[in-house]
Amino acid sequence: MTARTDVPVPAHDSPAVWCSGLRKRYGRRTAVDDVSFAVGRGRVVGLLGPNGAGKTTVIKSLLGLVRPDAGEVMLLGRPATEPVSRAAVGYLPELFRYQPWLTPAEVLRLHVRLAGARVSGAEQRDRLALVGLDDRADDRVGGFSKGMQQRLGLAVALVARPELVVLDEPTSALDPLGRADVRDVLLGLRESGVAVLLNSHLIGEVERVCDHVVVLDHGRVAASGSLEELLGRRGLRLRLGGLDARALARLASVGTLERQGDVVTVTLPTAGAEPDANDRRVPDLVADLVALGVRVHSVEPVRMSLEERLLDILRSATPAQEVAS
Ligand SMILES: Nc1ncnc2c1ncn2[C@@H]1O[C@H](COP(=O)(O)OP(=O)(O)OP(=O)(O)O)[C@@H](O)[C@H]1O
Repeated sequence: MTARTDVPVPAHDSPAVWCSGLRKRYGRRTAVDDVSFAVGRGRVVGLLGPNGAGKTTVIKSLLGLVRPDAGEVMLLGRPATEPVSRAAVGYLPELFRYQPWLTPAEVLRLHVRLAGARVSGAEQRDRLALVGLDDRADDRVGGFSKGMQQRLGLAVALVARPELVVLDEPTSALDPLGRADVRDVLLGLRESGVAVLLNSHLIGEVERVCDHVVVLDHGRVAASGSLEELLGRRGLRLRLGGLDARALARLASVGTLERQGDVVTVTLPTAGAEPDANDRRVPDLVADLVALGVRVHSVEPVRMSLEERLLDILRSATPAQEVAS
């Protein structure tokens, strides 16, 4: 998490999103409870969590579409309460509908005007091409499929050259090719320094593009951190020859063992928050095995998937835990 300081930070150096202590209740139901996180410039951050966890409410609170009961939000270095803070934010809502009588070209033109931005017609066409709609630029939106509407929504979010893009379920209606296109778009944004906050149930997609993940559960941050921090290196799979009791004991000294013939899987005791470079466990283990006369045919890391980790986090009964810095 990014700590707030009293030293003024130039707007372009400050995180794209910074929120602290966000809370929102609807009647007696607490939708968001003490949520804090940051999205750095040029970072892609995934917001994950089960249905009703509060993801959309957090996004709407960040963008001023929902008034939080408590908490502070800074967007691109300015308090989110100042409308100007949203001028450089592109947003794709979870549910949206464009005027069915407009064409995509007209929708983009309208949003460029609403954003008060100067974006040439050629650049607007480029945005349509980026989302694969250039050949439908002059058709009526009313005749578009769900996936085509979603592509248009993405083009709208990107058209005014945002510094921060907030995408709420951007690929729910897309085919696999469309999802791959969006992935490329997100990676391109990251490369050009644009920050992205992505809410998606497609965990594989989040795992491929996100640098950092925030997991919400019952309105609270259940875990957050980089993929390395959250997934770590869970274990090792080794193919070994000449195993004896001493070698097995050495293997067991680093974690719990599972053996199938000459393949041994070692589950390491922690999720491996430490970076690989500082972790001497594997080279030391291999050197010791060799010294014990074991023939080491292969050593490969076994990392849990984000999906497995998410299920672990959500099933564990422990209250909110923080993994992120
Ligand atoms: N306008 C509203 N009025 C009353 N309750 C609401 C409203 N919006 C959201 N909620 C409640 O707040 C909680 C969080 O909803 P939210 O839409 O933020 O969840 P989510 O994580 O985005 O869910 P999903 O993955 O299903 O989209 C839910 O219990 C929901 O019923």
